[in-house]
Amino acid sequence: MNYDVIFIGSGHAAWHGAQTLSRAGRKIALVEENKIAGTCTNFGCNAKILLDGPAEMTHHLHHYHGVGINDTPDIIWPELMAYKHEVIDPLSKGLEQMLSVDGIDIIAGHAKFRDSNSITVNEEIYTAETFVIATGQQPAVLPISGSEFLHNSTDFLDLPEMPKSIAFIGAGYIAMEFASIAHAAGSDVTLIEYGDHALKGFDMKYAQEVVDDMTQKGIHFSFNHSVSKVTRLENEQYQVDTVQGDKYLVDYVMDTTGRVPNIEALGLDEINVKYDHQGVLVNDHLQTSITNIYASGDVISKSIARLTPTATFESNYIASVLLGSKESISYPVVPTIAFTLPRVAQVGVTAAEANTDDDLKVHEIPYGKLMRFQTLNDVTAKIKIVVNKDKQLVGASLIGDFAPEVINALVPIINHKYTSNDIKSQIFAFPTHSGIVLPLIANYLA
Ligand SMILES: Cc1cc2nc3c(=O)[nH]c(=O)nc-3n(C[C@H](O)[C@H](O)[C@H](O)COP(=O)(O)OP(=O)(O)OC[C@H]3O[C@@H](n4cnc5c(N)ncnc54)[C@H](O)[C@@H]3O)c2cc1C
Ligand SMILES: NC(=O)c1ccc[n+]([C@@H]2O[C@H](COP(=O)([O-])OP(=O)(O)OC[C@H]3O[C@@H](n4cnc5c(N)ncnc54)[C@H](O)[C@@H]3O)[C@@H](O)[C@H]2O)c1
Repeated sequence: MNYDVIFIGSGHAAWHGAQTLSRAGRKIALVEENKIAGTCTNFGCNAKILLDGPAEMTHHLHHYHGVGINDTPDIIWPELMAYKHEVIDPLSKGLEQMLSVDGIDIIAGHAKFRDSNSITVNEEIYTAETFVIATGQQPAVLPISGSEFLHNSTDFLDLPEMPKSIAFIGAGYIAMEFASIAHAAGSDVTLIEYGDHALKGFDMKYAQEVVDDMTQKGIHFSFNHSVSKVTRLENEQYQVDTVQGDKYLVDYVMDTTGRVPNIEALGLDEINVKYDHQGVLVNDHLQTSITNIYASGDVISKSIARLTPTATFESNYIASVLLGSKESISYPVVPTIAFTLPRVAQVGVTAAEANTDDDLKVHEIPYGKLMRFQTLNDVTAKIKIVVNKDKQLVGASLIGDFAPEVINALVPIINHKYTSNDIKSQIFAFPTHSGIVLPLIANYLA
């Protein structure tokens, strides 16, 4: 065998576990057909949050319009994009160097299974005792006339100029986050969603408040509409038609209708690795139908959120199994955030789920309004908590500019079943959002 373990892919689902295994003396390789470090680093979270920075700042400034600040500065997109390249572009090389210091081999190219112990990459054969499929997802493409004119998240994160007008098809994570950025950077933005609300999976009332806030800023929404075709006009604009008969004229069209697993052209059928349309099927040890082949990260068919921290968790879990652990995978609660303006966040049981269970109670704390002097005038800031019959925190939904920081403070309270006294016996920094919220939550716990 060439290797003990070969990871196919080099994103978070691969490199964390690869590093642990290599440091434990195993002979490891990663195969990557695109940029080392995968989606989050190169074409996802990192680039997105960098480009969001000035948009977030202008959103904060809005809270002070008429109370000390009158104007909002313009975002100079080409300058911001140059800064993005300066910060994000070297990250891939940096990880490559870190992995090579750890003794991990990087094989550039597309991997395809030959049999359960070997793959081909650029016609070379590599063998290993164990494989980890960590190939992630790619943007879905709407099968409509004019699909060749549609752009995806990777294109947006590389835009040299901000288009004057953009239509986003969908109103999920990517559409809502990118629409917030594009609008702040001066684009006239429309979202066309075939469902009746945005941000599925988040608290519906809070998602609606984000839509209301975005609408008030001048972003247009069209719910219950599905796009039927996109046509390029002579003036180089695009016409977006919906089945319902509406027409939109824009300079740029984004397909933000979801992502699909990278399972094609991997040779899975030939070696009998089972999968469905959501990804590779695994057992509670993340083993596929072929026992020496594991799967990790976004490519798994799973109900748990497809996020960077879950990919990292799965990668670390597989490393622990390959180093001898017999434990099944057991996920802690997974917090998730939509980096819209304002932000929304969710962890554990939702208020909607709680409303159908007599043993669960929902309490809402509008802390932004109550503590306006401490919350940087963010009056949207609110939290709904879900408490079980033993008065333990089991879930929370948040809206507000600092929701991403507050939600992380709730994770150990849920996972470790903190009591009221566990919280009240601690001293938190003041004035801060989490410093306000945690003692208020303690009032509802046992
Ligand atoms: C625009 C955007 C914003 C996001 N924002 C967030 C966020 O804020 N927070 C968050 O937690 N998550 C976010 N995500 C999700 C996050 O990026 C993913 O959950 C995470 O990257 C999954 O990691 P992974 O290693 O499973 O897959 P990936 O990072 O996609 O890595 C898979 C790698 O496998 C390679 N590959 C595929 N097939 C082959 C093959 N046959 N041979 C060789 N190589 C192959 C691919 O080129 C890719 O580099 C975002 C995603 C997008 C698209
Ligand atoms: N902040 C984060 O953590 C973050 C950010 C971006 C992406 N992600 C990850 O990437 C994944 C993909 O994000 P996404 O926004 O592409 O998908 P999504 O599933 O969140 O949203 C897709 C939206 O498009 C709509 N849609 C689908 N087909 C349509 C059609 N034909 N016409 C109109 N609307 C249509 C859906 O109803 C849905 O609202 C997420 O599920 C998440 O795992 C995470």
